[in-house]
Order: sequence, then structure tokens, then C-alpha cells
Amino acid sequence: MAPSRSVSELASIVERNTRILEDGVKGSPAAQFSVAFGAPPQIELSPELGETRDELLETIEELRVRIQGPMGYLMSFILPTSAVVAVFKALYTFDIASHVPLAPNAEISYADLAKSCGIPEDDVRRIVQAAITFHVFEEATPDISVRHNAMSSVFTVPEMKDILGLFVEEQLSGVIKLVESIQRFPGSGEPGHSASVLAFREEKAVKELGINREEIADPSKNFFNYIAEDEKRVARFRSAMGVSTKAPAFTSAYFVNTLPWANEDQCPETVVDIGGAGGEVVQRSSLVLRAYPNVKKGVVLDLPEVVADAQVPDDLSNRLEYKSYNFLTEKVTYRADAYVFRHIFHDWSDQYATKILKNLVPALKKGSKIWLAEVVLPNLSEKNRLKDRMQRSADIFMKSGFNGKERSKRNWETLLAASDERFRIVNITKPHGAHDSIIEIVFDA
Ligand SMILES: C[S@@+](CC[C@H](N)C(=O)[O-])C[C@H]1O[C@@H](n2cnc3c(N)ncnc32)[C@H](O)[C@@H]1O
Repeated sequence: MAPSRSVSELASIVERNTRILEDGVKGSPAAQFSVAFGAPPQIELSPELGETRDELLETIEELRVRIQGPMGYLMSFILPTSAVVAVFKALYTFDIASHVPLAPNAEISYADLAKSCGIPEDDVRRIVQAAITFHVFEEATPDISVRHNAMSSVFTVPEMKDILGLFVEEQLSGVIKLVESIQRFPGSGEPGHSASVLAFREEKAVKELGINREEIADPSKNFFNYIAEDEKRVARFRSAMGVSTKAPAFTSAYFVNTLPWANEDQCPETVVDIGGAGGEVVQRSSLVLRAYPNVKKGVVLDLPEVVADAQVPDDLSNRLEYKSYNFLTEKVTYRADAYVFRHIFHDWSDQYATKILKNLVPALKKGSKIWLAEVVLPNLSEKNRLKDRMQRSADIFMKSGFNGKERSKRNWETLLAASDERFRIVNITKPHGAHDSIIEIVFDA
């Protein structure tokens, strides 16, 4: 059914109700509608103003849904939801809020906070930065230090810690078992068949068996290696990646159009796409090889099972090759003017990303180009909470799924320097509307 109100009508309702609220609380402690440190934790309203606020929030939500559209809205909370679980569990378990000084403008560096909470600095920074996108804490100096706001101070109050603990330790583990409870005990009303009881029993059994403390014989075995044993999960992962990377913001056209293929002096004659899967960049969608005849040869390297079924179209038979290659264990032997990595490094921690880069070095010569399509995390911004939330949630997703990470410019520079001092970032471009940035690196510039 078509909506009864236009989006501009919704916006007028938002404006009208906001004014009523502002006028209604004038002179009270809540008048600023602030979440800064020291602001009242609750906004007390008369019943009439309470109704105005409810209508305002509903209208804002409807406006948001309709402006984002079905996919945009769904994605805006599906990704952050798993981050909320991880972030709030970490806030509770490491009691992060209690380690931040509780006074106006008092700050603590991420380095000191990490020491005080007993977890690595990189982890504490990423968890707190993701929390900030939900308005919990604020940064004092970007990427360096943090301080409380009204929202985070709430988590220093013992009763509030308990509420958080109940949510992350009891509630969430139960929610995750709901499907199992329905499947195993269809229609049962027995409390002992409930999702949270299943979760409780499993946790107890795991502890008793000691599985949660077992040594992991091969810690380099990753998520993909584990799911490889289950065809259905592999197919689901591929399909989900296929759909998510077909969203307009992920199109590989951004990558191709930003780079200087059309410039005769700068266009590489040979290009190797590492972890290039089905050739999205060099082969598909009339991209590099078809659009730019100056590119004489393209090679796509990926794991043997990925390139096994690759088809080279007849018109590209002299210019395109698919080859089996493992970027963690083998040196690159293909000489090229440019090496492309699209959506590769965020799957890997610095330890592994360094291996991938070091394995590339033997193939490089002075002036070789390395082109990356990856996120470059900006500093958190007051004005872009929702965008920040998606990026920081993606970071938490990479962390919990793969021990991978999204990287800031500083993180990229550190990673490259640790891999080889001759890598030099010469340009970073973020095309308007694109999810990724294009990072242009030159070797031995
Ligand atoms: C997220 S996909 C990116 C695919 C492609 N670059 C694109 O942009 O569409 C990551 C790719 O890395 C490949 N990969 C994972 N581990 C690898 C390894 N050890 N050696 C080579 N490729 C690997 C996967 O098979 C997959 O094709």
C-alpha cells in the first residue's frame, strides 16, 4: 500500500514536534537535549510532552526507513546488530567504562586504557570507537584518547552494569538458541525447553568438558578452512558476499574508473589481480581488459579451488589467464606493472596482511604499482554517526569473524612500513558514493 504521507510531510511533523518539545522543556535541566558529560541521564516530560516525543520518534523512524529504502534500512541495522552484541559484551566483561576517569573533560589514552583493562590497545580502541558510533563515550583526541559522555557514565553505576551484564550474558546467549529450541521442542511450553535454558546447559557442558580451554592445535586455520568442511555454509557465504558486493556502493566500476587506465603514460601493460576470484575487476562487466586495449595482459590469481572452474571468454583468450596461487604461503612469480588487491586485506590481521605483502615483494621492481580497493576508516565524526556506525560495525564484524580489520590511513601506513620500507602510498581517493577507497601505492618510489 502506498504511504499516506509524503516524506516532506513527515519532515514537517518532525520539525513541529521538535519545536513543541524544545519550548516545553525550556528552563529545565533537560533543555539542551544533550548527551555530553554531566547531562541528566533521563529527560523527564509531562504526559502531553511524552506523547509529542513518541510521535516525533516514530516519525523520525518512518522518515528514516523510507529515505533509506528497503535494502538500505535493513543493512543499516543487520550489520550493527552483531557489532552491538560484541561491543557491549566487551564493555561489560572488561568493565571499560570504570577505567575511564569520571570527571568533566578528564581523558585517558587508548594505550593507558588498554593497560588498565588488560587487553591489547588495538582491540580497546576498536571496541570503544564502535561504541562511540552508538553515542557511548566520545573521543578527546581523534584516535588517541577518549572520555566519558552522559551515555558511557551510565555504565559506571553498579545497577546499570548489572542490567548490561544481564543483557549480554543471559539474554543474548538465549536469543541465539531460540531456533534450536523451536526445532527440538516444537510447541513446548516447558520452561526447561526454553532457549535460555538450552544456552545455560550448553555453557555448563562446555565448561565441564574443558573444550573452552583446549589448545587450538593449528591457530592459522581460519574461518574459511573450518567452513570448507560444510558445503552448505560455503555456498551461503559465497552467495551472501555476491549479493552484498553487488550493492551500488561496492561496484568495481568505482575502482576501475578511479585508476589511470585511460592515460597512455600511466596505464599498466600487465596487471595481476591477487585474490581476484572470478575476475570481477579484469574480466567482467566490460571492465579493464575490454575497455582498455593498452592493457596487454591480465592474470587472476586465487586459490586452486576458486580458479579451477574459471572460464576465459574467446575474445580474451590471448590476454587473460587464471592461475592457482596461495598468497599466504607462496611468493608471487608473475611480473607485472600493476598488482590489484580488491577486498583482500580486511579479511586478515596485520600479522597475515604483512605476509601477503612480503610475498609480493620479490615480483616488484622500482615503480611497480600496487592498487588496493579497501576501506580507509576516517576519524569519527559528530555529523556522520550512521555512516561511522556502519564502518565501525563492519570492523567489529571483521574482527569477530576473521580476526581481520578495517584500517585507518595510519593503520595502512604502519602495515606497509612493517612489510617493506619501499612501499609508498601516493594517493588515496574515495569516489563519491563508494564504500571503498582506492589506495595507490608505488614500490620504491
Ligand atoms: C572477499 S574475496 C575478494 C574477491 C575479489 N578480489 C573481488 O573483489 O571480487 C577474497 C578472495 O580472496 C581469496 N583468498 C582467500 N585466501 C586466499 C589465499 N590464501 N590465497 C589466495 N587467495 C585467497 C578468496 O578465494 C576470495 O576470492
